[in-house]
Amino acid sequence: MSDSVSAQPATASGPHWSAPVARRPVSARLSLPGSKSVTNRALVLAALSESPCLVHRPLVSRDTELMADALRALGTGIVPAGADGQDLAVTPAPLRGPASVDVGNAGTVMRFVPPLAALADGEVAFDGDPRARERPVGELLDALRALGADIDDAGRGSLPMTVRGTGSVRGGEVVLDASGSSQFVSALLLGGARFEQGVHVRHQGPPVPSQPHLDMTVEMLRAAGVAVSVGENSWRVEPGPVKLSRIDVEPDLSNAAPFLAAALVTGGEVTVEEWPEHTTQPGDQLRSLFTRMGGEVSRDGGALTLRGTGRILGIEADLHDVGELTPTVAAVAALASTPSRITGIAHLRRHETDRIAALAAEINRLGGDAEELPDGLVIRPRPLHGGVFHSYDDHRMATSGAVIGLAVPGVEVENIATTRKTLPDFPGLWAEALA
Ligand SMILES: O=C(O)C1=C[C@@H](OP(=O)(O)O)[C@@H](O)[C@H](O)C1
Ligand SMILES: C=C(OP(=O)(O)O)C(=O)O
Repeated sequence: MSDSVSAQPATASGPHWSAPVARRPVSARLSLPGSKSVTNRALVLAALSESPCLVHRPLVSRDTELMADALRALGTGIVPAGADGQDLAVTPAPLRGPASVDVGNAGTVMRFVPPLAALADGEVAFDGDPRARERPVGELLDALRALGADIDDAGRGSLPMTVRGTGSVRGGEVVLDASGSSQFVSALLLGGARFEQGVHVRHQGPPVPSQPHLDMTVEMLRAAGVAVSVGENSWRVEPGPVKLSRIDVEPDLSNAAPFLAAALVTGGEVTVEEWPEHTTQPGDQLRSLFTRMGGEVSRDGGALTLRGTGRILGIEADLHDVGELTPTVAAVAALASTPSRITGIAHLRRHETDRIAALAAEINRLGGDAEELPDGLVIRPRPLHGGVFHSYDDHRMATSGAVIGLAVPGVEVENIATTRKTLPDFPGLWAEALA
């Protein structure tokens, strides 16, 4: 059931980070960096576009740097732009190998780039962090093979692997089981307009997780002029040009989670600027999740405020669609006065780490009462004490340790630097929010 290898604490690198305790209710107003998921889709679509494209206010973090480097390796021009140099000017060029791509531990790079490699002329080798070799990708590789790509993974169904691009992909209809990751479907759709016959992806198996991320893929493709039709467990992308000149990246609402949680668990008030009116980001569901956990949410123009009421309530929630939010929801649940039951997240066992096993182990290490379910967690109220909170090289585990540390003196988060996966300076932003 649990993924015992990667559920072991990763070796600590450097001293632990002493999570600051909130001496008073947190009161902060913040602007958050751009969304990882939007930025990495934007870069992929810009690389496939028929004309140059400006990506405005992209996230700059490990996952997006890995994506930019991967696309540069395939021949795409990507350089800083804009008055403050914070934008990215993307100049598409014929995709080509030979190249090698380091996916790090970025699911988006590991899944979204192979279809582009299949469209490239030449060989493209993929590898990444040790954990990347354990994350699922085989179903996607089989689908790409069925669509005409030539991929050598030595029969492993995982990294490392080489895509032998021929400059074109036939495309057409393909059936796969995408219950392990929505990113298999997103990957095929993002590249699909450039396949000769487009692509018709059909899912067969247990439900695909992360529906908002699928909606994000479809919406961004349509904004790029690509014809997409969606049925039940079925997505069709017509062949045709990708037409983009500018993409504005929204703030990362999943990264808003620990900051809003800080208001909730300290009875404070946190405002996030530029919360989009309409968005496909799963983080938008924090509004309802944290209201159910005792907070009060309000909007003032573009800003969203979460106010803690002094009550921290447990929650019964199926987080299948918004799995990314689980580590923060679990951290709040560990501080709540009533029990929580979080389900629908079996696929999180193959995320950056086995998040179900890791959350249970770390909450219990601090004296808490967390129990693993095959597809989730039960967390019951029990006073916590200080100790080391292992992050398992998982950005969202590290930020969860920070949330618990607000209310529990003596929490030491191991490898806080792992938050750079999706946030350039989490410790700095956290200190600012607590100042
Ligand atoms: O497409 C995306 O940008 C993402 C999809 C989700 O992946 P899974 O469906 O594998 O959970 C999510 O967890 C991940 O953080 C980002
Ligand atoms: C699961 C996540 O990332 P990835 O894109 O690597 O799958 C995440 O950010 O929570």
